[in-house]
Amino acid sequence: MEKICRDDEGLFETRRWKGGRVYKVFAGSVFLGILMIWVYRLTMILRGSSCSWALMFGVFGAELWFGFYWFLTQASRWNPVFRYTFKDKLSLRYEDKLPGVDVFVCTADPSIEPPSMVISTVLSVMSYDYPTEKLSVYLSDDGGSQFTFYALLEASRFAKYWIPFCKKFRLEPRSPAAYFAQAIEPNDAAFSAEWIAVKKLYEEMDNRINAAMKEGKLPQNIHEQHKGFAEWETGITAKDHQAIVQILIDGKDETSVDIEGSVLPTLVYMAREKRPHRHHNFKAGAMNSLIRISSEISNGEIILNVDCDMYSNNSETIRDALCFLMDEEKGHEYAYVQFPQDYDNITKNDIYAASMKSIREIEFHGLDGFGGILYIGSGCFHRREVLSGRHYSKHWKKNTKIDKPIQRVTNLETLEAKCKSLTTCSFEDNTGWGNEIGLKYGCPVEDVITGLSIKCRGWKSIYFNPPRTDFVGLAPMTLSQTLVQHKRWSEGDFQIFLSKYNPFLFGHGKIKFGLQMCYSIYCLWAPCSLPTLYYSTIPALALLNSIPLFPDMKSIWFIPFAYVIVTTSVYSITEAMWIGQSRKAWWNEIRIWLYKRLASYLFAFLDDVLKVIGVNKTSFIITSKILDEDVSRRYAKEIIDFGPASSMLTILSVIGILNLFCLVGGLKKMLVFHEGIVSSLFLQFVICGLITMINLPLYQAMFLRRDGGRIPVSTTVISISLALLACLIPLH
Ligand SMILES: O=c1ccn([C@@H]2O[C@H](COP(=O)(O)OP(=O)(O)O[C@H]3O[C@H](CO)[C@@H](O)[C@H](O)[C@H]3O)[C@@H](O)[C@H]2O)c(=O)[nH]1
Ligand SMILES: [Mn+2]
Repeated sequence: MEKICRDDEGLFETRRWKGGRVYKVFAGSVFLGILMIWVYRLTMILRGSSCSWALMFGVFGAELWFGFYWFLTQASRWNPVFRYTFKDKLSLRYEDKLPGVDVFVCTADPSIEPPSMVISTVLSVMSYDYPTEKLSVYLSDDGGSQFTFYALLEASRFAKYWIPFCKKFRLEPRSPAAYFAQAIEPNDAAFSAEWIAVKKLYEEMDNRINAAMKEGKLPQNIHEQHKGFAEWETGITAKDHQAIVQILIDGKDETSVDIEGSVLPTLVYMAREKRPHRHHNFKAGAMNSLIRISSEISNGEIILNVDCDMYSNNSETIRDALCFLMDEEKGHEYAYVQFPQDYDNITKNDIYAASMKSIREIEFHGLDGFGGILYIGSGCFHRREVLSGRHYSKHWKKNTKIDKPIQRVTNLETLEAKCKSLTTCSFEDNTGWGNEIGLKYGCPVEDVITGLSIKCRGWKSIYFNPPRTDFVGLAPMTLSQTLVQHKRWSEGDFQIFLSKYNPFLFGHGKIKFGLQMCYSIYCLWAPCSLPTLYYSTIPALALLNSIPLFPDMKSIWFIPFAYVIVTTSVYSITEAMWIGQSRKAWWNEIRIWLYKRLASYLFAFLDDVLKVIGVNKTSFIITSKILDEDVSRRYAKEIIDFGPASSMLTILSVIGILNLFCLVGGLKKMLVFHEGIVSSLFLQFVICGLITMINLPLYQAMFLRRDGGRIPVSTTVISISLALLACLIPLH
């Protein structure tokens, strides 16, 4: 790899991928193939092809889109860069001038985001290898739950043992749940004694929290142990309650120390005010409240945001991030540093393609090469000032000093009262919050749109993907959760495309064209549903009716089709192997690729269109972080969980059955009636055959399986009826 940044003085180094040239030649040849396909379609239309106009225009439209979209995706593979940090230089130069870091953890529902998981994440970020007096951790609880508060109180006590223990023995990872799940008892006698003691403390705490959750009741006398519980005495609910801010550990207080006498990081619980008639703007609303209260309490210059399941897997991450943000020459250009997200719960062959490895290992490096990866919500270090709306200017660096402690009221009660007043429902009325200040409102992907608007204010961002993953969370574990999550993402991304933040229009002149293209890859996920829907129904139906839609195998025009299909498939599997995916995982990814386009993206597209006309509102369906035993067992065995019945599942089933019927019908014509149609319908056999192969688990779930993850009988009946109906439509 080629170095493109000075390395002797800087705190980081950038390298560009050199193999790029070979790739560019290959991409050029594919592009030629696509052009020839388009030419073929045009000549067919001009010559007045044999099949109906509607069919011809349909395939041509789909192919125009696929070609155009393929062209966009090239931007993400054109210019990948890779970053390397020098943390020792950072310590040497800045150890006593390190900035304050405020970590924001968001949770929203204790029934699907268990408090014991949430506090493990909290403890992992409290134990960063970073001066504790400069570290503050804030938990936003949109569930407004006393169980989450109780768990955090437990965590604040356990932290006194956990943090010094982690630091003394240099443990990784520092989420107690993740650590004890994988660690084996050490041999060393001194270590072992302490290890057993801390493990016992952890397990007892975990049991207390889980028992309270299970019984739906807090331990007796707990109310006497902290004044905070008084907030719940009036019988508040998750959707209707006053603002709650409780400082559980005040880092400025010299008496809040761990068992070794070192200062503890500040720890704050916040549940912003919620009222039924007031919109709360989901995670973006929570983040903005956190920005405000933290500015009163610790005012860290750097803000790290993680989801409640995304624990820190590397205690040095803050230092890595600072190598970029504090670099003397380049640092002032960067608004944020985004780390990749990894998942603890991916099965061997990644049955729901949740790891999204090609995005993480390839595309995001490509975006970085064009000056800015997306902000993807979790695992991102921001500058407070930028998040609060600052525009980029070359002179900015010189105007700010690195450490500027805030003057803070010392009386905690007064401070908490002040913070509460900042998190009421009405605080943001007639202000720029949610618009030019803080995270943006009104979009289900608040992260992506906020990152884009920061970029359009002149800032760059960094993608840092070191060998040891920094953040590890939980990926969806059923098909319906996967589809719902992708619906939320593709709906939000396409909404950005339709809004004034359209990367091409809003980004024009502000960000590089390559980056505009890269953003559009994600922003245009939703409309990809339409051509995919066309391609997975019409060629099959035409096959059944013996109508050829593609050139005959013997025709010269067959070559570009074959070339594009074969080479892009070979490339795709090669890339998958290169980034360490198994062949099965690659095949699973293809299935999910298809399912996302036919279900998530299609519904996202429809919802966005309805939103434009004004009949639909933004929603945010939270991904569950727990599974019932039955579902877990299937997940571990990599058996797809299809149920329950839903319109998304119905679409997938109809298309699956339709292709099966058409393939059987087509084969029957060929074999029984000896029609010489193979060569003129060859590509349709291929498409239909592939879709059928992809759907083998779907047929199994319809006709063979008896477990709870099968496809409901009602869905099967409806799909078969609809598929039969479709087969009856005359296409001639
Ligand atoms: O009203 C809400 C809804 C969600 N959340 C939190 O937002 C986070 C993300 O929710 P999750 O259901 O886990 O969604 P994911 O799809 O896994 O999240 C990704 O996509 C989201 C945008 O769609 C971003 O907000 C996330 O940061 C990003 O990790 C979780 O910590 C939730 O507790 C809130 O705080 N308030
Ligand atoms: Mn999540």
